[in-house]
Amino acid sequence: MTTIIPADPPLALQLDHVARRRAGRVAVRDLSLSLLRGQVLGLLGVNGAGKSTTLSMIAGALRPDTGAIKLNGEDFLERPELARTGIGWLPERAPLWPELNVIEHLDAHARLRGLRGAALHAARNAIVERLELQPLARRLAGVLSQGQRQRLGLACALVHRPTLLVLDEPANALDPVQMAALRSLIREQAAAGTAVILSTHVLSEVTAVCDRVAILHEGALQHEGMVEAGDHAALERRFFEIAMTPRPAQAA
Ligand SMILES: Nc1ncnc2c1ncn2[C@@H]1O[C@H](COP(=O)(O)OP(=O)(O)OP(=O)(O)O)[C@@H](O)[C@H]1O
Repeated sequence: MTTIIPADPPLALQLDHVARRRAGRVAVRDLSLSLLRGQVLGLLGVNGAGKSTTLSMIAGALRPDTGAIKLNGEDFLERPELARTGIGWLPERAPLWPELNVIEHLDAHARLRGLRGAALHAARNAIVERLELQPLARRLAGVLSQGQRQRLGLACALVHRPTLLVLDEPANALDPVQMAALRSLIREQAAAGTAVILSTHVLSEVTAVCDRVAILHEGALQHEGMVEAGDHAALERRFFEIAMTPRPAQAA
């Protein structure tokens, strides 16, 4: 009898020795990381640790100086359209056009990611319903509250059903009710096979929604591992150990 061993979920994201300088200084150095479909990875680090730079590179918005990034096994630095169709990105401040309304934003994002006609309308209506944006549908982005802008940014990142969702401090500006809704949305995306990477300053956010955690410090990966349920104290200890340890100056 042949025993069928279930395969691991496929690799969604792979970073190999990625580095990037900004304004003449090293922002991210020699970073290697991988993420499976359906996993949620939390990226921690103090201000300036390199989280946003890393996420911008993963989202295809910033090119690494060296190293490779693969999405679903394909090098997207050579094929930028893969990032456009396969990745959803919510930057730290959702980039919105103040003079476009909520529906116009979603339609523009869906078109940019290759959706057209009935498929576009179905995808847009589904995300409007999921994120309860109906009451805001015709509201201009310029008059939305911070939390509403964040929710629209999230909808724009999800409208095309990406295989990788990249969220830069997504809990900023959300009230506790919206934060709980965001957690369940992230878990729901992961259960459907989407890989999610999110940066945060809130350690409890990591223990609440992430399977894995990576801690960056001064641009370098200092810790990477699974998140143990209820192990908030251990993560906090590890975070402070890293954050409070001065690193020897490295070649800039
Ligand atoms: N647009 C930019 N131009 C020049 N340098 C930048 C730019 N953005 C970031 N940097 C520098 O790159 C380094 C990493 O910054 P990054 O924003 O990636 O860190 P971060 O961990 O996301 O910080 P925060 O938690 O404050 O958002 C810092 O030294 C920062 O000053």
